[in-house]
Amino acid sequence: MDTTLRDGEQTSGVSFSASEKLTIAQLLLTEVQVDRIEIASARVSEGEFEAVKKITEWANNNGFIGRVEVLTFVDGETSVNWMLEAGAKVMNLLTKGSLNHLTHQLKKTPEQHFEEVGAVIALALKNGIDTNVYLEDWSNGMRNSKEYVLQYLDFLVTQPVKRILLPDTLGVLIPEEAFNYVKELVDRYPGIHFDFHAHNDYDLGTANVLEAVKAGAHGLHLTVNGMGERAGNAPLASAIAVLNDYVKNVTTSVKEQSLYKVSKLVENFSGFMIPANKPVVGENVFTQTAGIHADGDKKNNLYYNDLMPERFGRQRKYALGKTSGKANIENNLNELGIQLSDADLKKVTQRIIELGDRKEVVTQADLPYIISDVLDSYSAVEENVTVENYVLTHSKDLRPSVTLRIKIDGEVFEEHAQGDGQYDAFMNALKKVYADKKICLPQLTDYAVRIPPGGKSDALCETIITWSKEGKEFKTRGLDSDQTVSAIIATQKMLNII
Ligand SMILES: CC(=O)SCCNC(=O)CCNC(=O)[C@H](O)C(C)(C)COP(=O)(O)OP(=O)(O)OC[C@H]1O[C@@H](n2cnc3c(N)ncnc32)[C@H](O)[C@@H]1OP(=O)(O)O
Repeated sequence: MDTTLRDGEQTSGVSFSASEKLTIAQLLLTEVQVDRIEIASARVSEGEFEAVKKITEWANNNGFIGRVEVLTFVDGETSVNWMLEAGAKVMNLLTKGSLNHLTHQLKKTPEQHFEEVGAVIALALKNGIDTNVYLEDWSNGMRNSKEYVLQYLDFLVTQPVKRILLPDTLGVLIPEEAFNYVKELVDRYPGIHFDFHAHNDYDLGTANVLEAVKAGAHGLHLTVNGMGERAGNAPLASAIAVLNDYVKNVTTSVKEQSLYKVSKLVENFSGFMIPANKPVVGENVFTQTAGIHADGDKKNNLYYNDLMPERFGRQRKYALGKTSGKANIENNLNELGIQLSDADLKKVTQRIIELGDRKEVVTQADLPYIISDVLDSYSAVEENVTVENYVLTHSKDLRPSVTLRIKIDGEVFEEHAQGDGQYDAFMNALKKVYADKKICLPQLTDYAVRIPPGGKSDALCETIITWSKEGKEFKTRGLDSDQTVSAIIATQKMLNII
């Protein structure tokens, strides 16, 4: 059962509109094919009522109504009436699963509580509503008031209840306990359907879900992207993957291929961003970064595990950066349909490592730029002119200025100049140096700046400058993360060509 629209929406700061809830509900039931969805708590608000109505209307017309659930309260007729008006047919009745909560929150005795719960279940049944029962704080109940929990369950199994829902409300269980507590109840009440509901406070949600299933739980409560109150719930995608891979004789209806799609949809609607390292659905989880891993993928799939990206409609990627080796880069070049000689591949690899060392993110879209920069005909030119140091200033209401130190044929020159922009100031300082040497610099006729497409790269900016001297035109190219620096690199190349 997916509870993204009820417990998931209890993520602090998240609120879905009625239309968003409907879209997510439709995707979950028709494409992801979860068995059931819990879409709201009763009584919460007018907006929530509208959302439930929208979903129940759609579900009614499309045969899903028995799979749409709403959390309700032990409140006499109130929740049941709310359900009836909203057109919902299955209620998940929130009751007390620990003596502590019963005594201190509802301030009732077990006998009073059982009687009130029984009355709500009977009323629901009379109105054509099925009931599942939550035992709130059940995990602490098993630890601290087991006698009460068992007494309550002895009562519930006599009631017209479809499923009993066992929440680890505060996310306190460790896997061994999750297994033992679920097993104890499954053994004691054969034929009764138990759902297990994990929270992630110790980051053990998925581990607890796995143990609960091994212990015989019949259903699970999960949320897309692990959304939920505090540290969230057990994430749908991770739970499904691990169940499919590690629990024999248990099947789920969920389609792995659609998990990424629903994750992205929920991320968009909720504004709750998926961490890049979130298993199965995070941006980076199918990216090999280390060169050794990329190499091993080519050699008998040495780094294979069962979590292949294609299962989830995703693709293996090879990151580019300082830990890239030839294999990472080759994989990216293959995807772009580019072939390089071994020597050129080495030069390109070296350049990517240098960029990575400066903590710059290099993307696949950067590769063609890096290749043309590293391999253009300039690489054969002997460099006799090097821009050694410079200070560029940029300030409000003052002209940009540059102090420049440049080495020409082993001799060092220093100049200062102002300009209309930083690059203009740089060129003015340069012209002063060359004027002293009675050398006329080529004229700049065009200045073009490009960044790799996609907008994901923070590594590169390419400046291509067209120069004209004695009627002849030529271009030089500079590549750097900083635009002015890339123009200075292109200019230094010009100085070595003339
Ligand atoms: C496991 C979970 O995550 S449970 C999540 C349950 N869902 C929600 O809480 C949804 C959001 N909640 C709300 O919108 C509101 O709290 C409402 C509409 C449910 C109730 O609002 P209010 O009437 O203003 O009450 P308030 O929120 O202050 O307090 C909760 C009341 O519910 C009572 N209560 C607690 N559990 C239950 C229960 N299972 N059944 C009935 N009443 C309950 C409390 O004792 C308290 O009653 P009191 O004021 O008489 O002491």
